[in-house]
Amino acid sequence: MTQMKHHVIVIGAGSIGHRHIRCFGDTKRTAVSFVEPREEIRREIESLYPNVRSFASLDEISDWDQFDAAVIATTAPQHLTHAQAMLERGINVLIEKPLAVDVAEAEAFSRTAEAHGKVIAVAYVYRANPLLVQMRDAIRSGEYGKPLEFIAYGGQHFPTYRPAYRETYYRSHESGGGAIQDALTHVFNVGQFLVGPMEKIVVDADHQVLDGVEVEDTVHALARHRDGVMASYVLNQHQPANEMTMTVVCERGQLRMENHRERWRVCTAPDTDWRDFSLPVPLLRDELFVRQADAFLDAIEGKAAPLCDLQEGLQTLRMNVAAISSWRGGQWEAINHQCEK
Ligand SMILES: NC(=O)C1=CN([C@@H]2O[C@H](COP(=O)(O)OP(=O)(O)OC[C@H]3O[C@@H](n4cnc5c(N)ncnc54)[C@H](OP(=O)(O)O)[C@@H]3O)[C@@H](O)[C@H]2O)C=CC1
Ligand SMILES: O=C1CO[C@H](CO)[C@@H](O)[C@@H]1O
Repeated sequence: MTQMKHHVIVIGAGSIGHRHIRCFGDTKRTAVSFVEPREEIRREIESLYPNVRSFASLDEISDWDQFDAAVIATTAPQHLTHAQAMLERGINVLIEKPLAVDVAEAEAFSRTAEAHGKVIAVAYVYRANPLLVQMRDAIRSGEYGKPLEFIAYGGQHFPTYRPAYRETYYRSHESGGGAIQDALTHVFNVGQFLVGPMEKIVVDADHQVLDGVEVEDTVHALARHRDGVMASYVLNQHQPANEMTMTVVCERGQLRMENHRERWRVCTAPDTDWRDFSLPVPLLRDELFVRQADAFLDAIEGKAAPLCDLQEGLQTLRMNVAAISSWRGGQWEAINHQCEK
């Protein structure tokens, strides 16, 4: 194996951990090792990627100095414990979404974590999409005036993409599951990215279709973001079409990201055509995750800020928790936004 500049340890090689192992490897910038308790999974992954080494537990690792990066890909209630353990060993961390399930616990973590002086990023992977970044730059240029509304609508047939969902963390809120914490959280994070932090939210949600679980699979939310931006979020996990459309209506134009069509578009006058922006070559299946990995390594090298830093990830967690609480209580929930981004 050629000597690499970085060595990343992926903690948890389940569905997303496996993907991180492959995608960090694809950057060609880092050696990759992983920790996974299940022996059959360790064997399978090692046979697929011969340069990758596995451990059955953190305790099996004696030489921590070899690692400069860790991906925390265990389930949400374990994220902070594993991230803390890595920071104490001087290792930069990319933590899977959602940051955690409990705001107080995440706030306590945030009070001490940054003092380690390491990169702490949260893996909200939509931010690795160059089209979304282009659309945000267009909004920020001021050409279209102030944002007034954010409207997100989407869904997918979750059982098709995660047939084992009943046996995973998805089945309960406590383990990080349900549509709000698992899927809508990505869209909350994009709303925050495009129009700033959310200030209050009211939610209707229900379990409508998904067999074998009781958590919500359908969510409708109204919200207000900073500067009075009005927002609505609609998502389900049972419709046939896999799509996500996110529109920002500004004073002098309407900008729309269409994830499923790999384009964003803008319309500036009634009865005129949309102007479309897409990439010269469509994104490959793993490309967002490879870009996310590259961005994390860039942040470690001091070349760029993390795509989503700890404070932004914490802010999105506050939205998740406020959304669940609003749905349970049937009232608007205010969101304390200490993060200006
Ligand atoms: N960004 C994205 O697109 C996606 C993000 N995610 C997020 O990633 C996280 C993980 O999800 P997912 O991969 O689906 O979950 P899985 O349950 O598939 O994987 C979690 C893995 O962590 C392992 N694990 C548990 N405890 C430890 C430990 N102490 N040390 C090392 N490994 C451990 C589990 O092993 P065991 O089963 O033996 O407990 C399991 O293999 C969640 O927060 C989820 O929200 C998930 C999917 C997609
Ligand atoms: O983050 C993720 C990507 O979206 C999926 C839902 O559509 C989630 O299950 C997964 O955790």
